[in-house]
Amino acid sequence: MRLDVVTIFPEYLEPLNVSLVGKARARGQLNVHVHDLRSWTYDRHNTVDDTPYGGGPGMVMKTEPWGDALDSVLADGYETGSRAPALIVPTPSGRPFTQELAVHLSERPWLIFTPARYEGIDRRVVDEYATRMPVYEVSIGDYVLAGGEAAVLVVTEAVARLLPGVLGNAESHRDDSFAPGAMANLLEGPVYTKPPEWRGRDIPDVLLSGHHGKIARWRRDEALKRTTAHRPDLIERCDPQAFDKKDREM
Ligand SMILES: COC(=O)COc1cccc(COC(=O)c2cn[nH]c2)c1
Repeated sequence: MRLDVVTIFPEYLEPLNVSLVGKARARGQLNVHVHDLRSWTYDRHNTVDDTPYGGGPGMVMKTEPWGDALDSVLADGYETGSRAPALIVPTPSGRPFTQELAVHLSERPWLIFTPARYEGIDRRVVDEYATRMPVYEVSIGDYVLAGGEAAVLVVTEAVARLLPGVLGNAESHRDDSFAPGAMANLLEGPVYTKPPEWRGRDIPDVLLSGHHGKIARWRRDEALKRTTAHRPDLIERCDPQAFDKKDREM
């Protein structure tokens, strides 16, 4: 997968050089290019924003630098064999970024991120590139950040960990919260590891029983409890029968 990020704060994307994404890049599973939007400005102040038409507070990011930057990124990608780009625009007004969308994006060969600052990017930029590729305007939550770069880190990590061979134990994202299957749409319950006793706190007996069916059912019950408490909105979406089918597979 190729990832391009165009930003006025390239240093904000340094974390893409470490940990899971960093390792995926080192292994060649991910090809990441971070570009400074100001490389496509030609005035003395490297201007990327201007006052909003119609008045109002704040500034809007100008069309020309984005247009020149995206044309350059696309040309470079196509020249080096990348195909089927998609534009990912982090914005509070986007559709919610979910595990389902992360799975969908992880199957695409090329993602181009355009994190905005100020009040956002002139709408004509999205309108222009939407004629050439899918555009995903995504929100990572109902709050407003100073810029989309943190959202790029979130989306990139959620997508990269789904790429084949990136996570050590391929199983481990099978039981992810929201992963398809019996635990779909459920929040993960509690997890435990050694030592068996810590400050007078023991491990739930069922987890030491070695009875996989009972353990799976206990985990499902704990997930249901946690989801009911923290995300009742998800409950009606989970399939109460799914577990029994899975249970029979055990
Ligand atoms: C065309 O798209 C745009 O102009 C984007 O506009 C904005 C405006 C303000 C802030 C941001 C950064 O994203 C978030 O704050 C965000 C994403 N998820 N949750 C909060 C982006």
